[in-house]
Amino acid sequence: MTTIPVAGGAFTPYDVLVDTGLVSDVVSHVSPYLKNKRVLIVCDANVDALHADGVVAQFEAAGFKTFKTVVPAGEQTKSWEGLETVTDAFVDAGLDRKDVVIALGGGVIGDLTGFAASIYMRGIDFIQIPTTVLAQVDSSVGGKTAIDHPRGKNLIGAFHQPRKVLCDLDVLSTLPAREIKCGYAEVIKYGLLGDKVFFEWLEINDQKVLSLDTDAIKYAVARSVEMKAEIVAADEREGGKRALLNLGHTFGHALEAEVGFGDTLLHGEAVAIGMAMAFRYSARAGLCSKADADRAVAAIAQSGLPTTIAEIRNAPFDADRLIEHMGHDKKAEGGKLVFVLARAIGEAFVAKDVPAADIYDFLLTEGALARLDA
Ligand SMILES: NC(=O)c1ccc[n+]([C@@H]2O[C@H](COP(=O)([O-])OP(=O)(O)OC[C@H]3O[C@@H](n4cnc5c(N)ncnc54)[C@H](O)[C@@H]3O)[C@@H](O)[C@H]2O)c1
Ligand SMILES: O=C(O)C(=O)C[C@@H](O)[C@H](O)[C@H](O)COP(=O)(O)O
Ligand SMILES: [Zn+2]
Repeated sequence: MTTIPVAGGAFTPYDVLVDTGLVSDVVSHVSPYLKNKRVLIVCDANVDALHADGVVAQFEAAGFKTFKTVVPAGEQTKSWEGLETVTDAFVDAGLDRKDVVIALGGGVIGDLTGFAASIYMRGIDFIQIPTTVLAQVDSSVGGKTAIDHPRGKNLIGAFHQPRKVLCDLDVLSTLPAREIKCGYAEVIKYGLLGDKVFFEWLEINDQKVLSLDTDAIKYAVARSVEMKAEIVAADEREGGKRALLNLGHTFGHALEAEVGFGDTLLHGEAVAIGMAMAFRYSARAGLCSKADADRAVAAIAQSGLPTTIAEIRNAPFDADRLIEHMGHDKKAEGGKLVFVLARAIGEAFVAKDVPAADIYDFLLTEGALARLDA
């Protein structure tokens, strides 16, 4: 088993376990945190059908009073309505401040359950059991929890760290290929933002990772979590270097908001396009070589992920509207857009001085349209 501590920050340290067989032995991994002998599990309908019964049965067999709350699958559940469903379930179950809830699912469930836990009785503990590649490599670690607002991604949320994270590689076997690719987008992000050696390993081993080869997926998850843990420990609240984890997200979140948060464009796909755009913009601005930008884009495309807005159903997009969405990005300061750009593969940096007019021109070169509604 690989154990990655998330420690050193101004929060209670916790471990991320990466291995097979964690979910089939869930009680022994989490029972030290469940002092009330009671547990509430939140999952979505897909995970309920595939993995929840086994988890519930183990807790019941161990004498835990077990509650399960099932919400609809998909990004639209990261909403006020989804939050109401989950917090209502906490109230109905009579949870108190010593209770601990479990998020069993992808990033939608982790973000939603974590946010509900952060506000219920002003904060109760939660444990992450991420069931997608994306959630294992990224969303289950680091304590960003949120729901979306129609005008911007993750606009309503809180920092609330989990008490433990179980990344069980077995549960990934039921994931659709499209979702594995989405997770891969956040994996390659780590190489692109800060580890060229990892990026080069991914260039060679991407098909192994995507086919969930045991050694390859284990290494990819562990290396990703290790990088995220180090960044989060140094900068939990995104005062500085944590923003690097947002590579591709200023563009990506704007595209997600514009298509209305749903199946048309999944988060990982938006990030893939956003990272390609960040590298193309960096090359255009003379910040990084065209060779590095081309190589980054090629590596993303090689995994089957989109790299251009033209690949999104419902394209084209209105450049002004995309810039308006970017104005709601949490990195924006004093009305100025902030981007994560690159000097090279593995050398991302936060750029606070990017003129909106340049971004507008760049968006036109990317296929966005000038004032569709004029
Ligand atoms: N908090 C963070 O730091 C952070 C980081 C990255 C992404 N996110 C957020 O995470 C969300 C995306 O997460 P996601 O890609 O996991 O999406 P998701 O939670 O919607 O899961 C993707 C799909 O896979 C299904 N699924 C989950 N586990 C499965 C399994 N084992 N087998 C079969 N199907 C399964 C789900 O039902 C869903 O249909 C976005 O809202 C994004 O903003 C948050
Ligand atoms: O953990 C972080 O920090 C990240 O930025 C990880 C991102 O992959 C993730 O999508 C995150 O939710 C984006 O955060 P936001 O603050 O831009 O909403
Ligand atoms: Zn992301």
